Amino acid sequence: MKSVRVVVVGAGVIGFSTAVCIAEALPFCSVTVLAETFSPNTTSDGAAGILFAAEFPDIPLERQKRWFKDSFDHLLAIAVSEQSPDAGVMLSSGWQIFKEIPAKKKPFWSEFVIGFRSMTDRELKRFPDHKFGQAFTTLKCECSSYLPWLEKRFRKAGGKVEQRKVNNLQELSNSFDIIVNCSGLGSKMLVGDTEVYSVRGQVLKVEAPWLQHFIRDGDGKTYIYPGTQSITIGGTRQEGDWRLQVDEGDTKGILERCSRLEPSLSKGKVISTWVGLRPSRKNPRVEREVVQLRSCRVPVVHNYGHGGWGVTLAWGTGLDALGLVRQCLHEMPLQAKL
Ligand SMILES: Cc1cc2nc3c(=O)[nH]c(=O)nc-3n(C[C@H](O)[C@H](O)[C@H](O)COP(=O)(O)OP(=O)(O)OC[C@H]3O[C@@H](n4cnc5c(N)ncnc54)[C@H](O)[C@@H]3O)c2cc1C
Ligand SMILES: O=C([O-])CC(=O)C(=O)O
Repeated sequence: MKSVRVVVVGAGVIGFSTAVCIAEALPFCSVTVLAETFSPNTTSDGAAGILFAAEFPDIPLERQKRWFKDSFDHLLAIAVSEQSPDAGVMLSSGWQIFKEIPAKKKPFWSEFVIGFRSMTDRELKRFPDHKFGQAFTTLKCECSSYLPWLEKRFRKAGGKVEQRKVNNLQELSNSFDIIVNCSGLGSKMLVGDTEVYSVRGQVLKVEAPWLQHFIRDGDGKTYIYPGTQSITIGGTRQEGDWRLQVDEGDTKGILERCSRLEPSLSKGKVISTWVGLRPSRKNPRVEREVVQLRSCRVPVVHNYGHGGWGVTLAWGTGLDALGLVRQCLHEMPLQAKL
């Protein structure tokens, strides 16, 4: 019998990755994913889903490396298997280019992607405004396919799902023994975190099947990512902006900037425009605490605040959250575990 009841709040890429990690590793736990929105209506669904990351200032680099490597290895195994089209995970090669030479020419994740190297002068010639570039093969994980695929895997491991908004953690204290908070921006309200904020991002989907390589400006505001069905081009990074509606000025700016890097985009057909709010924080919160909820003390594991890198870090931080759930189990009274 499954005796420990775990609830994961959130059905984005962080929630479902974490839920799968827990349900598969701890078969004596009953795991429920509870969320207000599910695919295709989460932030994760619209993310370009490319794997690379910026460095967080206060998380030990070794931990960030582990998050990246665990995610990369997990998704690479899917990308080279027959599951690749169902899961929406593929290899993706291209260039990140810089107008000024960056302080660190090799990011912390360069050893985990495939074939990382500096671009040659010959390769850089087509980008006359840029002085430096990196060429590598990484992965692209399209959450509109990956989330349904993960949900299937979760249900296969015995997981349950329920759609509803959680107004406060007290609501969960009678029905669950451990709460795992993967509510992204929702953590502002749910756990009163004043450090979590929105960074608005707008992207366009374009039909341009002749484009095969990604191009990203190192400033993070202009990128072109070929995918399975279309090309995602972007973007914007508007801090503290909570607008979900499309901004026509942003659309124009994205088309102009991306066409400067890839002139043939002017022949592409815009299929759709999408806005998402990155659940941002100075550092993601992957930690546990014990919270007093009415008369009970309930262990809570947090896993949110991944900003623009949630797809990249989901599996790695999901495994860390699993480790934190294990620690909660060790500290629980014996009768709850039987
Ligand atoms: C334009 C854009 C492009 C991006 N591109 C990339 C990329 O290329 N690579 C990359 O790694 N990342 C990218 N990201 C970032 C990525 O999308 C996020 O980091 C990631 O989606 C965060 O996942 P999440 O599960 O934390 O949040 P979400 O996907 O927002 O999921 C949060 C979940 O919590 C639920 N929830 C919240 N509050 C409550 C509540 N009170 N009760 C019940 N449920 C609740 C929601 O309903 C939802 O199910 C991009 C983001 C944007 C906007
Ligand atoms: O920055 C990128 O290249 C894509 C991304 O993660 C984002 O827009 O958040």
